[in-house]
Amino acid sequence: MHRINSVLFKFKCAFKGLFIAFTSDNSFKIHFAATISVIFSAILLEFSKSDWMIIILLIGLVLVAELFNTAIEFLVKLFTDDYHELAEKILDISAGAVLLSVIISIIIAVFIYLPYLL
Ligand SMILES: Nc1ncnc2c1ncn2[C@@H]1O[C@H](COP(=O)(O)OP(=O)(O)OP(=O)(O)O)[C@@H](O)[C@H]1O
Repeated sequence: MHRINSVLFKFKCAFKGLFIAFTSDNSFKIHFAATISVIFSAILLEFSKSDWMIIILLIGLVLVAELFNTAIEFLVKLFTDDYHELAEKILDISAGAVLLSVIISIIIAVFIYLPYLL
């Protein structure tokens, strides 16, 4: 029973983490809105099974990158609110990771969407 409770507690914490990211981070909200639009367009265009799988992987890639970025932003804020050269590097690299995931996703999405639109 204690074990089940501890597993349930961990799930609760993880879902709370998703909620915190959604409510406190504007970029996460933007990526979430983009995710909804992609899912709707995929339904409308009747994506094949393999295209759905790739799109879901790309959505996961961007959202997971954004979640880590949000966690790193909180971590930096925990240590300092003042300007710090290292904090800048950490935040810029973290933001760069999100940007890279978005660029990769857009490039692959273009290849997936084009045949449905032409
Ligand atoms: N303490 C700091 N020291 C140095 N530079 C900082 C610091 N805090 C923020 N920055 C700079 O400001 C940029 C934006 O950081 P910030 O954490 O405010 O992200 P944000 O644009 O608010 O992102 P989000 O919208 O995801 O919350 C960083 O990439 C970094 O260059």
